[in-house]
Amino acid sequence: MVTAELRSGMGHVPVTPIGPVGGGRGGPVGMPGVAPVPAAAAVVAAIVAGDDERDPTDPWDVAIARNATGVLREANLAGVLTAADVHVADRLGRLGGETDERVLLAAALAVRGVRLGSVCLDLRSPGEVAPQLAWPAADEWPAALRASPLVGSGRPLWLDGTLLYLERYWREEQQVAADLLRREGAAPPVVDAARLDAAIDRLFAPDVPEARAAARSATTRWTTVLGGGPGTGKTTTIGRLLAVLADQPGPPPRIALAAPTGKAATRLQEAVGEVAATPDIGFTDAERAMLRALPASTLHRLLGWRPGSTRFRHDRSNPLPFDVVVVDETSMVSLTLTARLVEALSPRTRLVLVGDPDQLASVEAGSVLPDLVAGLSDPSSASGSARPAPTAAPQTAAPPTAAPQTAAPQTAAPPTPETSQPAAPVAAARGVVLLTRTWRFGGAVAQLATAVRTGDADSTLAILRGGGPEVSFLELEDPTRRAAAADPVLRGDVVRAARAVREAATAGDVPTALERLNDHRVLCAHRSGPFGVTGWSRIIERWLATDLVPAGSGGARTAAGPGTPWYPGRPLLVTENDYSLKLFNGETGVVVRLADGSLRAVFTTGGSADPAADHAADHAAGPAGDAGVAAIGFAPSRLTHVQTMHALTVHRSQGSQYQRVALILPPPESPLLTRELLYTALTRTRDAVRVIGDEATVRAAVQRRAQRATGLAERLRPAAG
Ligand SMILES: Nc1ncnc2c1ncn2[C@@H]1O[C@H](COP(=O)(O)OP(=O)(O)OP(=O)(O)O)[C@@H](O)[C@H]1O
Repeated sequence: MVTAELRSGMGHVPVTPIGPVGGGRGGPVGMPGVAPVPAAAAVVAAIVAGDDERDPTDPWDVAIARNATGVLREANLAGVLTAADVHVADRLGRLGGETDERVLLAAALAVRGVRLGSVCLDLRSPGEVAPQLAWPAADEWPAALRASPLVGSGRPLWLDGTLLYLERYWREEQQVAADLLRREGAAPPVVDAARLDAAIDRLFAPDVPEARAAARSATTRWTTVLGGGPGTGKTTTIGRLLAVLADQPGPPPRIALAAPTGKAATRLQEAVGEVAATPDIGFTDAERAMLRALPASTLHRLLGWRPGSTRFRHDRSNPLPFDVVVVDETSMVSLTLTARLVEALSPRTRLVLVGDPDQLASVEAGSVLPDLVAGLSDPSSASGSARPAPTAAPQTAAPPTAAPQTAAPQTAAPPTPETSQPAAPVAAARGVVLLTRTWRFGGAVAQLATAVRTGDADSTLAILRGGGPEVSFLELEDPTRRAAAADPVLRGDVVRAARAVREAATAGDVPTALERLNDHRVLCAHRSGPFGVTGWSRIIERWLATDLVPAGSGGARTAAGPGTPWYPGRPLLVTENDYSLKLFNGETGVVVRLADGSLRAVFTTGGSADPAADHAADHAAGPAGDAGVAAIGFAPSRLTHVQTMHALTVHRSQGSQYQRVALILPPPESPLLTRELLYTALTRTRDAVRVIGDEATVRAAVQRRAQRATGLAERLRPAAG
C-alpha cells in the first residue's frame, strides 16, 4: 500500500536534473528560525535554476510546500527540497505512521536525490548540498531510519549501510549487480583460441593493445565494457570485434546494435557501415557485408516497448534472441533501463557496453557506465586491466598530455606510449577496456576536452584563448551573455547553417536537409532564461528573419518562420514521446517540401530490431545515407509535441555530433555547470567550437564535478562479489 503510493507519487516527480543545490535561493538558514530570503538574490537564483517565472517570496509559489514544518520546511525554503519532495515524504509518513522528522527528511532527500539523478542518499554527506541547515547527527540518523516502519523489506525505503534508497531503485541496483556478477561467475564462452588470435592479428594492428584487448574480452567474456572519449576508435573497435566474433566456428552470430536514443542508434548504424567500408582494415568480403547489413535500434525498440506498460516484451522469461548485444552511448543509459536490459539477456548472450564514462550521466537516475568502470576495474589484479581504471568516482585526474593526437589517460596511470611499437599485451581484467588514443581530432579540440576532463582549468583557459580555427572564446563578463547577440562570428555560423538546411529542404532533398541540420548547433546549459535555449531561440529567429530571405519567399517573417509554423527548413525537436508515431523525446528533424509541393516533417529513424514495429510512418523520404539509414516523414498535422529547434540544451545534445558548436555558458553559480557538462558540450563538435562565457565560469565548470550517489560500483567490487 505504502509502496504503491510512493510509486504513484514518484510518477509526478520530475527527473530532469534542474534545481538549486547548495541553498542557492537564499542566505543562511538556521534552526529553528528561518532567515528571510533576499528577493533579488532569490530571483537571480531562480533564473539560474532555469525558471525565471518562479519567485520564492511569492506566497502562491508552487515551489513552497505550505504544510511543511520543522526541518522539512527549512530545507524547502532553502531551495534544497521542492514541494514535491516534501509532499512525497509527508504522504509516506502519513501512510506508514511515521512522524520522526529525521526519517521524513531522509525520505524527502532520497526523493530529491532521484530527481537530480542519484540512485540513493548517502547519509554521510547530506550537508554538502546545504551546509547551513542543521542536519541530523551522522551517528543517530541511520539508527532512526532502521527503527522506522518506512524502512525495510517490502517497505518504501531501504537502508544499506549509510545509503538510503527508495525501494524501487535499491531493487534495480541490486538486480543489475547480481545479474552482472552472475554473468561474470558463469562458465566463459567456449572459444577457438587459435582462430581468435589469428582474427585479432588480421584485424588489429599491434599498436592498438586496448582495442585488441576489447576484441579478446568481447569474445571470451559474457560482458565487456569499452570506454573512451570521442574519436578514440570505439566504433571502429565495435566493427572489428564483431568480425572477430563472427570468425569463431559455428553459425554466424545474431548481432543486435542498440543505443539509448534514435539519433545515437542512427549514428551507430552509419558509423558501423563506414567501418565496413574502410579499405585498410583486413575484413573479408563476407565480414564487410555482415557489418553493412546490421541495423541499429533504440534500446526501447530492442527490448520491445509496449504502450502503457513499464515492462518490455523481452525480459527474464522472454530473453532477447541474440548472441551479441552491443550498446553504444551507454553513458546515457539510466539504472532502470540497464536493469531491463541485463534481465532480458540470456546467459548465452554476450553484452558489449560502449561509451564515454566522462560524459554527462543519464537524465534519469544512475551513473551506470562510470560505476561499471569503477566497480569492475581491479587495479590490484595480477593481469591488470587494459589500463588501471578509476577506483572510485570521481575519477582521478592526470595532467593533459602535450602530444596533440593523444588524449591523456583518464587516471593517474602513466600515459600510453604514443609509438607504433608492439605494446605489452593488455588483458581486460573483469572485461573493462578503456581506449586512450585519439584518432579523429587534430589538436585544439582534443586538447581542450582533455584539459577539461582532467580538471586543469589553467590549460583549459590557455587553449580557449590560444586562437586558431578550431577553438575560439568570446569572453563576456555580462552573466546574461546578451552581448553575444551582436557577435558576427556566431551569427554568421548560425545563418550559414540555417541557409544550407533551408535550401535542401526547399528543394525536397531530404538526406541533405537532415545532414545539414548537424552543420552547426548552439548549445546552452539551461532550457529557459536569457542564457538558455528559449532566450537564444528568440535571438536566432530574429537573425534568420533578417538575414535569411530567399528570393521570392514573400517576406522576412515568412522566410524565417515565426509567422508560419510549418515552412521548409524549420528545424524540429520532439518534446514528448509519441508512441503511435514512434517518435521519441529528443529526436530532431526538419520540415521539407516534397516534389508534389506538400510539406513533410522528416526525422532519421532509430531503426528497429523488429521491422514490423515500424508501421506508423510514411516512408516518404527514402534512404538517408550510404548505410541505408531511413528517414521517416509525417504530415505536419500529425505531430503534436514538436518545437522549433534553433538551440539545444547540452543534455539533449548527448549522443549527437555537429560540425561546429557554439556553447553559451551560464553564470558560474549555475547548478547545472559542471565539468561533465562542459566536456560533453565540447565533445559534440567535429571541427570547431566557439565558447561564450568568462573565465570565472570556465574555472567553476572545470572544478565542479557532477556527483551522483549510487551504490553500484561498490556492489561490483571484488569484495562485494
Ligand atoms: N586503430 C586505428 N587506426 C587508424 N585510425 C583509426 C583507428 N581507430 C579509429 N580510427 C579512426 O579514427 C576516427 C574515429 O574513430 P571512431 O569513429 O571509431 O571513434 P569513436 O570513439 O567511436 O568516436 P565517437 O565516440 O566520436 O563516435 C575514424 O576516422 C577512424 O577511422
